[in-house]
Amino acid sequence: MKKLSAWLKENKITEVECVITDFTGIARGKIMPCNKFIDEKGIRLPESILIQSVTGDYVDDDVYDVLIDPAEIDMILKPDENAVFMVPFALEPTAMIIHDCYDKQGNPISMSPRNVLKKVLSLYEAKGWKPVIAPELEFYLTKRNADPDFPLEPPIGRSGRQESGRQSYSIDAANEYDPMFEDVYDWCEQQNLDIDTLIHEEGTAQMEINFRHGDALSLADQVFVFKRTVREAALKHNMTATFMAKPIGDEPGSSMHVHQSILDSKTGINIFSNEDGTQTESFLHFIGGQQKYIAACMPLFAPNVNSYRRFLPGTSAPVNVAWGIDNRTVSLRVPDSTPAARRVENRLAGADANPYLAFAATLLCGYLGMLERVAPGKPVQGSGYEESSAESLPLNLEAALECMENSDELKEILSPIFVQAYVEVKRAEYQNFKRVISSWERKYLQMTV
Ligand SMILES: NC(=O)CC[C@H](N)C(=O)O
Repeated sequence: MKKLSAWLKENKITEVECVITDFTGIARGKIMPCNKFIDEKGIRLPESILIQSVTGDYVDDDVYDVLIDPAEIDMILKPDENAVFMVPFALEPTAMIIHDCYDKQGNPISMSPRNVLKKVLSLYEAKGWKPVIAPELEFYLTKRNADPDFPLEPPIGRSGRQESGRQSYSIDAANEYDPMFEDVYDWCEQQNLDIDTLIHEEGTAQMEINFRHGDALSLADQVFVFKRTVREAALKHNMTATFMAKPIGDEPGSSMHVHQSILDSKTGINIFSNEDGTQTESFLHFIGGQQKYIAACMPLFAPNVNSYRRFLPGTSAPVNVAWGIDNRTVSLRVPDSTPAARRVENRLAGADANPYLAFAATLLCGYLGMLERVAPGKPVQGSGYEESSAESLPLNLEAALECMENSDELKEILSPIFVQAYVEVKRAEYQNFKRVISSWERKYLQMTV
């Protein structure tokens, strides 16, 4: 805390945002004057905010009472001194400090997404392994639109024109939004976010930003901060940025691909490659584990009803657990690389996934594979969409939640209470969704059936 207080004073910070993430990945917490934060003897928040759904609905009362202490006991929040970020878009000098959640006895709260990732990372640490992660995030820029019944539209660019048609990798199309991306780059630099390349993706006004590879916890923090940053930059330029997995029906979805390699903690050598450059057994087992456990983790990669609209053949989004070398039609792609950079790209997660939970899930699958020495079978040649031998995935939220609920491994490692709470919150959201009658139903059924 001493180091942190000195940093806050040095940077003349006047306001502090004390932040945690809930299941959705939303920033929740308290905003306070910097002096109050420095004098604070422990910030508290009710545990129930972790299990709030996107609709703001809570789970049923009887389930709620099992998950949360009926007395609504507070959690104790502790700042992570390695997770302090400037807030460049704030009106006064502001720092956002990511906190961890503990109970009164000092135990990490199992339902906190950041604690879930830390738990998985501690399994790796105990084995002398260190995961290295590189996420890629897709998102759409759209016109501002306050009416949820009105489909999203591409924004007006710098030239005054509205983008139309597919613009994959077009530099000029990306430059249409240059003033906004100038802010994104400046703000990311001020926050020490390690972003790398920007490209225009396939969809109309769909963008992708890649992160440089690094430590999994730090990158989860960075993705969390980045999403907030992009949304703010878009608003400043009179647009909105959305990380929904499928915001526009006839455009491609948005993913969060996760590249993963594992280093020996002592030597820093990639355990996926032998000295002579060939692939190791651990590499194959890592892939095997992903294939075996991905279905149970599906709600952590695809958390919303909308997430499942992305998984369509022919869209570079996966539909099964096939793996392949330099193949974009499978969920587990092994990019062409040097032996030192040998890695597995998990292409399942949507841009809407909570980065802490998606990273925890994919690393857990790989870890279990290496532990159980799961063989992955042969890599796919050609299109993975035609691969009948690759097990398919639960491709709707209900089926995915059932897989998760039935996984003893997830309950054992991530704790039964986390799995139950997550499944119940997502079920509550799904019930809420089912109560809404869509315009499609009105259009095709109202006067016909
Ligand atoms: N370039 C790509 O690989 C596209 C990925 C695709 N947008 C998806 O949702 O998975």
